[in-house]
Amino acid sequence: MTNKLTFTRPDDWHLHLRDGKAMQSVLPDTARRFARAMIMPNLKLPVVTTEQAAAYRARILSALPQELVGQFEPLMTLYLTDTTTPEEISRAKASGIVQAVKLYPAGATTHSDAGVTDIDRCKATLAMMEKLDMPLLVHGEVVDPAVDIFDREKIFIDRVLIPLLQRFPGLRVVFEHITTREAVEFVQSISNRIAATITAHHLMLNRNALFTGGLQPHHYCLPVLKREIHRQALVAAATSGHSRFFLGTDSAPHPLKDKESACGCAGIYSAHAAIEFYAEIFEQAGRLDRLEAFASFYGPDFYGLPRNTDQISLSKESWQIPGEVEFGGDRLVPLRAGEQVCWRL
Ligand SMILES: NC(=O)N[C@@H](CC(=O)O)C(=O)O
Ligand SMILES: [Zn+2]
Ligand SMILES: [Zn+2]
Repeated sequence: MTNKLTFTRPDDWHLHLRDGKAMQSVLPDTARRFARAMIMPNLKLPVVTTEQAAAYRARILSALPQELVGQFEPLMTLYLTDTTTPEEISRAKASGIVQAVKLYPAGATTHSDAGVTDIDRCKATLAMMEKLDMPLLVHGEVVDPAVDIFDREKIFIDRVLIPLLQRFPGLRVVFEHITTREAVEFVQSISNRIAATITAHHLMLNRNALFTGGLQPHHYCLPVLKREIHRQALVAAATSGHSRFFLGTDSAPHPLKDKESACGCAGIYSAHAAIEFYAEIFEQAGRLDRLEAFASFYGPDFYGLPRNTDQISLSKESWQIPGEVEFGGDRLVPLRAGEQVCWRL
């Protein structure tokens, strides 16, 4: 049995840090574990320009606690809207700090109101991204209210993703937080230009977790948890050694009061034990030997960034996750609150 794991420091390729005091509360959890994170742009006022991305990046860096200064690099993204211009993409590319552009279909998820209403409106901008090799990150769900919520990812592949890839054959795409067998198979079926991130919660939980013992708002996220067959397909993909599946937590903190509400919002906080959760998943699959590549190699390889050179260590030692943590003056309930996790940083 393995009691200690030492491997190349990982990166988180999908992260929500929020802003202000809330960001200050959650940032150390990520920065202690990961060298870099792809920072999602869905702030209340979305990050739509390079200038805003640069300012947000500076706020993140100045929120780092003293002992983590110089240890963590935020990788910035722009929020694609119907009116994002090709010139903005050129500026983003030239800045060197913006790594990707994020597509939120309008209304698909938390803070997506400013998202794209019709992808056809973004043609010129997507063409510029293709030309400059600026990757497109997608929240891959259709918003058509006639489509069952459990099918929104699968339908997105046919209605949006396939036509998009055909129209822009050079555009590189990351299918974010995939949740279905269909998404796994789709990524496997396409060449090197498409990759996918997989969250810890979609690897650990199926949709029963939304209802065990009563309604569980802290297990509600988008895309919503799916059936067990899909969870198994995700575990198989993550632990397969396939280089186009890599780690992205989609850690998405919300105040307790917004989750435990008559209209609870979507998002699961997992940054407090992110790499520990992934270690558990890979261990249970008998594939701890493949954790490092999934967590630390395949992401930078896809983005054309250098792999990290320092290491982290986890030991086989159970610890209890707190029931709640401080969050910008509010409280937040982390994933697996009050229960044990068997690896410790
Ligand atoms: N995943 C979620 O359920 N929520 C995310 C948005 C997103 O990643 O879709 C959030 O920002 O809260
Ligand atoms: Zn999303
Ligand atoms: Zn997200």
